[in-house]
Amino acid sequence: SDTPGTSTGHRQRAQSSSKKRGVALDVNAWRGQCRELLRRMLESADSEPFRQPVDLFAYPDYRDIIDTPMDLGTVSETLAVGNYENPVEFAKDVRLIFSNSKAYTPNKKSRIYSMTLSLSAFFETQVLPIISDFKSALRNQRRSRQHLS
Ligand SMILES: Cc1ccc(C(=O)N2CCN(C(=O)NCC(F)(F)F)CC2)o1
Repeated sequence: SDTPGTSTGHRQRAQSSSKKRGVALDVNAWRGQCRELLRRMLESADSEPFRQPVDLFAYPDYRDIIDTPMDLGTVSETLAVGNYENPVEFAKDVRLIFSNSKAYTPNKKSRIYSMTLSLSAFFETQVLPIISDFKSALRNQRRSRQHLS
């Protein structure tokens, strides 16, 4: 219970602080976090078939089935040159790698497809907090800018 006589109701929120509920709300933090997530995926053996574009000479029917090829090398490059605006766009391309693999695999027991499953399970656990922290940083930024207008 509050110490009697202390006024807690009107505590001013520091205008410039982007610290809220103990989390630094930095709208740009997602980029470094996604680069680190990619690095961890690339060091996993499960990413080996997905580090560079599909070899169309080894899989001549690949483009009959897959409209938009994607791979982790391409995602890394897109991130590095600043062509993702937010982590949702980044996640969309990474998820395309996994959905392509699922669409192309001749059966769900193929070795390469099983690597997709474990890699995507890891990815989804790691990308979720990156996206939610970004969205709360954006809400906070809009909230603090709103009072300026
Ligand atoms: C048999 C099967 C089922 C599912 C997949 C699949 O997801 N692919 C096709 C092969 N592939 C590469 O050719 N990757 C390029 C390199 F250099 F790693 F080989 C990865 C994507 O393939």
